[in-house]
Amino acid sequence: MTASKQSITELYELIKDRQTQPIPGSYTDYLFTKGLDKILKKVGEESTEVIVAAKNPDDAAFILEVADLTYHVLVLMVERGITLDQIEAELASREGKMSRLKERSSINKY
Ligand SMILES: N=c1c2ncn([C@@H]3O[C@H](COP(=O)(O)OP(=O)(O)OP(=O)(O)O)[C@@H](O)[C@H]3O)c2ncn1[C@@H]1O[C@H](COP(=O)(O)O)[C@@H](O)[C@H]1O
Repeated sequence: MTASKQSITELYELIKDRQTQPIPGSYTDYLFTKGLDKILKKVGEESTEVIVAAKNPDDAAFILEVADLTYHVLVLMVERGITLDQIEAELASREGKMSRLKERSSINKY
């Protein structure tokens, strides 16, 4: 049996739906109702939990914390009106830049 998965894009879209069509009692709705400062506080807490879990050999606990942080960062992106496309475009723009930088630094070494 293969484990079911939720893609980052699916989760982002679901979070966006919660913002436009709030479901009372939903945790995501609770975060949007509380606003940016609450979301930032959660991102801070979850980041710390990832750091702590990364120092522990328990992979399951680390995965859980990374998933929590991912969810809260996606909520933050939706709150700020930033799309996954914009992040992907930023990452893509680095691809060329990074390999050019690497090439340059290896040229400078010799
Ligand atoms: N992926 C998540 C997800 N990850 C973490 N969390 C919630 O994040 C909270 C983090 O736990 P904490 O103990 O740190 O926080 P807390 O004490 O519950 O709350 P605070 O008072 O600290 O805000 C928990 O309540 C989790 O349920 C999530 N809540 C929702 N989702 C997904 O978001 C989508 C929309 O779900 P709803 O929010 O239920 O509409 C669905 O796909 C859900 O699976």
